[in-house]
Amino acid sequence: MEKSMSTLSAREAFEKLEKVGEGTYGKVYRAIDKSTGKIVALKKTRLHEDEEGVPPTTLREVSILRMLSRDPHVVRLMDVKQGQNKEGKMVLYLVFEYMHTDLKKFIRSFRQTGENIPASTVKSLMYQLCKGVAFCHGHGILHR
Ligand SMILES: Nc1ncnc2c1ncn2[C@@H]1O[C@H](COP(=O)(O)OP(=O)(O)OP(=O)(O)O)[C@@H](O)[C@H]1O
Repeated sequence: MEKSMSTLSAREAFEKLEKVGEGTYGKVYRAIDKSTGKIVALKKTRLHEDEEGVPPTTLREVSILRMLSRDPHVVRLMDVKQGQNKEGKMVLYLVFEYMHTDLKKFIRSFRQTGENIPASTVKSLMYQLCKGVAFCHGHGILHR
């Protein structure tokens, strides 16, 4: 990530294509980065209404994500953008590399067809998973 907060707003920089999911912190969208034409995942993070500016917990999370993004087995946080919701309240967009699938969807696709996941694929996925988790643990971060 070149800058922690870029000058363009999320609306200027990205075109949202569709909602792809929702987590604890907010909605996730598939979007196009207008400057590069690349597909990214935009994670909209709600900020508490009573907070002025970005809360320290959010800043800490962004800084942890930036650090973890150095590992190739962790989804990369590319940028952070500021935006406004319909009520004019500030929201943060975390810009991640877009992942076409995840482990849950991948396992489910095999369950639906009744096929077994090949042992070599399980081995490779477990290796990548352990490497990512080991990187987090090596930096004092525990994934809950
Ligand atoms: N980088 C990404 N690329 C593509 N889809 C993503 C990406 N990140 C998240 N998603 C989609 O959005 C959904 C919600 O993701 P998110 O990380 O916000 O929540 P979560 O995985 O439930 O974790 P948490 O509980 O920590 O919020 C995921 O299940 C996935 O479908």
